[in-house]
Amino acid sequence: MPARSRRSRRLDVPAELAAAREGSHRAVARLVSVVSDGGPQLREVVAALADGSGDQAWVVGVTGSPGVGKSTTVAALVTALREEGARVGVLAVDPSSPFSGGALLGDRVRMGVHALDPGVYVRSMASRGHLGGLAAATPQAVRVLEAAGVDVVVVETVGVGQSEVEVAGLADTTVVLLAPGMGDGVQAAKAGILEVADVLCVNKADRDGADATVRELRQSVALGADGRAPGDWRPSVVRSVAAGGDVAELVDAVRAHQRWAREHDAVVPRRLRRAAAEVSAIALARLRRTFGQPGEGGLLDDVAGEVAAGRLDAFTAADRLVAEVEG
Ligand SMILES: Nc1nc2c(ncn2[C@@H]2O[C@H](COP(=O)(O)OP(=O)(O)OP(=O)(O)O)[C@@H](O)[C@H]2O)c(=O)[nH]1
Repeated sequence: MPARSRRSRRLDVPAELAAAREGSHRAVARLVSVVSDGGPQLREVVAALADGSGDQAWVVGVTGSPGVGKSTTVAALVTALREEGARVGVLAVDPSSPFSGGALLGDRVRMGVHALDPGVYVRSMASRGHLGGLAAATPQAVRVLEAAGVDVVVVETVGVGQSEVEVAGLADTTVVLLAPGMGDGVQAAKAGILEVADVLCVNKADRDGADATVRELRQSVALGADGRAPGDWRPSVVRSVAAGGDVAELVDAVRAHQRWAREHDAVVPRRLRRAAAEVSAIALARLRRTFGQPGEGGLLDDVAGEVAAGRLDAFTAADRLVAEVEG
């Protein structure tokens, strides 16, 4: 009963945003919940966040296979960034939700040493109800954190499936974590992570095989397996022992990439790409809703039935769908 009334409570959005700007963790939490879970006030919140101040925080995406040490690394990274005086936000993003616990992941991170630090905001997101999915919900949550004056947002995604790689790849600096013997260079290339990584970090470098993994990754990068053009940033390969708090090479690599991106006018194109992904995710989701998903008995099913029966060609069927939207 209390949970229910809490869910249905309408937010006073301008007041919440003002409180977030004052640094209220609870206001940040409530606004991130709206952009993550969707709901009737999503549009109002997103509109209020478009206040003309533009993107300000540096977004660091961290991804890697389960067990590679993401949570430990993110916690150590936050400690290092706090020592530099930065205000830090952490978004723990779980694309597999609603089936597994995005909240659990966030709670686990939240329990760390940063739980009581007013300069650290940690939220978990599942994008359960957001029309545009994670590609839209993540930049919107970043904007909430920016309103609270955060300088760096670390976006931690679970796993290295396609959607996680996509979300991580929308960051200003994308860090892919590997561990010795778990994700070698060939696997990394196969999973498409060499293409999105700005920094490849071999965590658990206290374990056997770390040197071999680093060597192999450096070879893959040198051989151009990452598909980048000359003049592009070459991913740096570093090591960390997150469990021992040693992420110095990783922090240096993130800062080096940030400097490079600023000096080479690489920031704006990336942010445009992020905004384009956000807008197109929302627009495409809306189109899909108009057509209906396969099996929902909507317009898509109608024309698909005609195509399957050989009475209509697929291009004409697509024309009908588009005409429906435009009309
Ligand atoms: N030896 C060693 N173990 C580490 C290191 N970093 C993390 N671990 C351990 O690896 C395990 C997994 O760490 P997590 O940080 O939970 O990894 P994760 O990638 O967030 O894991 P999932 O939540 O399963 O995706 C834990 O037992 C950590 O203590 C390290 O640098 N060296």
